[in-house]
Amino acid sequence: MPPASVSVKSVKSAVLEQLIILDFGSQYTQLIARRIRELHVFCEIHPYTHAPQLAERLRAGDDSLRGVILSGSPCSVREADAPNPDLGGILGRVPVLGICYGAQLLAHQAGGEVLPATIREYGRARLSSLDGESPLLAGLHQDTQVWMSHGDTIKTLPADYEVIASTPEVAVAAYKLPGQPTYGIQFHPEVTHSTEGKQLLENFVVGICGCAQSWTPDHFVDSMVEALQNTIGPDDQVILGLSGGVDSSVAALLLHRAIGPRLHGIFVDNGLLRQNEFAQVLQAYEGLGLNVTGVQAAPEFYAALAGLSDPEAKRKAIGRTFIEVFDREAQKVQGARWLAQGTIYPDVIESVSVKGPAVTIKSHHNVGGLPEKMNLKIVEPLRMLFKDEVREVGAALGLPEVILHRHPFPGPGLGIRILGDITPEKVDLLQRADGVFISLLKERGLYDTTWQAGAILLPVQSVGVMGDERTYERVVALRAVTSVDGMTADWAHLPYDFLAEVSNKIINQVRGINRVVYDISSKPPATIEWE
Ligand SMILES: Nc1ncnc2c1ncn2[C@@H]1O[C@H](COP(=O)(O)OP(=O)(O)OP(=O)(O)O)[C@@H](O)[C@H]1O
Ligand SMILES: O=c1[nH]c(=O)c2[nH+]cn([C@@H]3O[C@H](COP(=O)(O)O)[C@@H](O)[C@H]3O)c2[nH]1
Ligand SMILES: NC(=O)CC[C@H](N)C(=O)O
Ligand SMILES: [Mg+2]
Repeated sequence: MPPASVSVKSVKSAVLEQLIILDFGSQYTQLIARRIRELHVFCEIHPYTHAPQLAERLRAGDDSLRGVILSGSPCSVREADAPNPDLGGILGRVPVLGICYGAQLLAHQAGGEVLPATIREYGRARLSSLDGESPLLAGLHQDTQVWMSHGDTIKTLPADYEVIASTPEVAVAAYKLPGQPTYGIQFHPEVTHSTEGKQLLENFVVGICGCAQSWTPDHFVDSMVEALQNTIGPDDQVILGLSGGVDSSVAALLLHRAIGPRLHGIFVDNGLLRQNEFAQVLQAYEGLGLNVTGVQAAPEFYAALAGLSDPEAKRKAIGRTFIEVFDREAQKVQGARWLAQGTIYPDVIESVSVKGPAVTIKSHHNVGGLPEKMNLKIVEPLRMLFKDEVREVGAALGLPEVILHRHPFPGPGLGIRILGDITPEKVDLLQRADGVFISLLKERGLYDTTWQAGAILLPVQSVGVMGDERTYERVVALRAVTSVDGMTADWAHLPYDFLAEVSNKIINQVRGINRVVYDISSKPPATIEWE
């Protein structure tokens, strides 16, 4: 049985209005979604192959769908196998905005000419001949700066299409279709370098699509609680993988509000947690009224990991073992039908590829690691949210600060911070080094200004000298980053004195480590975790 996801289907019925972005694989697609949610309008990203489903919804009179955005793409409309969905059932029925590839596609499908540009345009440009009367461009200034990223250009528009803005390099920088609220723009309003891009998106979403901007964290809570109540049967019991992290804790409070004591939280000690984490997390949940069971399962995880050193193989082994533990615990609960998880949007984006678009970066254990055959159906109420949005929802639900501002910690835990194979001895070594780093961050007031931090055990040994004796021991890398949503991140510029203190303390206190290095890579091109 394929895992069913509650989030997408039922939110639709509970949310009054929404926008849909049809994704053609642009690196900026998620940014468009964020910008629209910042306008307090609910929005989802769907692969472009969903165009027929949208047409069907519109045909059936679904008036919650207020507008469609066509994203950019690494493809060229001139390639034979470029994405080319039939948009006939969408155009004219609901406002449409094509961005870059989306704009080129609309022109190309209607007989316009898209050619390789003589000058490829990447970076800043200025809009001239801007039609101030156009509702899409209302409030934008002549010469406003926009961000371009294209190699093709729209040479000729279909007859009747009207140019509403140009740049010195590109005659067709923005255009409108005759007699319907469909627009194409060559530039990217979603990036902050398009200085009035947010205004343009607001013009589209509010002015043209007529969205009411009612989507707030409180609104999300209400509609999701209702959706959960409608989806989960009145006698169904739900098992929730609870980790002490923000995502699963917010999911727990949402589900608890929806179904009360029929929610059973399971916190698994997979032997890959941080120092003292098992006890601390169980304690943090006390007083929240949740029903939480701690399960000790370290030996099972170590057995599943034995001999594995490839990062993806380790993730999958951990994901599978989690499910085995959840399945077993579920059998102790009569009527258990559902497995809830705190999966959030970046977990999904990085793990699945929507055919052509975004490539798989790493299969987060809770997405790509799920086995094909499972006894429980999956419910993931946060599957469409970014981390900072999850925190906002958590605050609206009254989640205590200690959990709300906890650094993210990956489900596979230290299993993906020990490069290579996993043994209990290595886990113990890393727990102690990580413990020193995290407690000093807290003591020196640097924990809250850092988005995520941890230590990584490297599979190398290096020579040192301690008390006149030669040592040949392990190396630990410290990783600390600043970020908004984990999608991009910069290495945290921690003070040198602080780094010196951490290094000293780790080398002096953790026998087996004689060298500490600091990771100064940003994401991209690196990722936050090393595996
Ligand atoms: N030790 C664990 N026991 C039970 N479930 C877990 C455990 N670790 C992770 N999970 C499940 O996997 C999901 C994904 O883990 P992930 O680390 O991305 O989220 P989180 O732990 O809830 O939040 P954060 O990203 O802030 O750490 C969790 O939401 C939870 O459902
Ligand atoms: O639950 C998880 N299962 C995983 O397999 C996984 N891999 C990375 N992460 C977390 O995701 C965020 C982004 O990490 P990366 O830059 O390494 O992809 C960071 O917060 C990482 O800690 C994971 N979380
Ligand atoms: N950013 C985009 O959508 C680019 C579209 C197309 N690949 C081009 O180069 O023109
Ligand atoms: Mg976590």
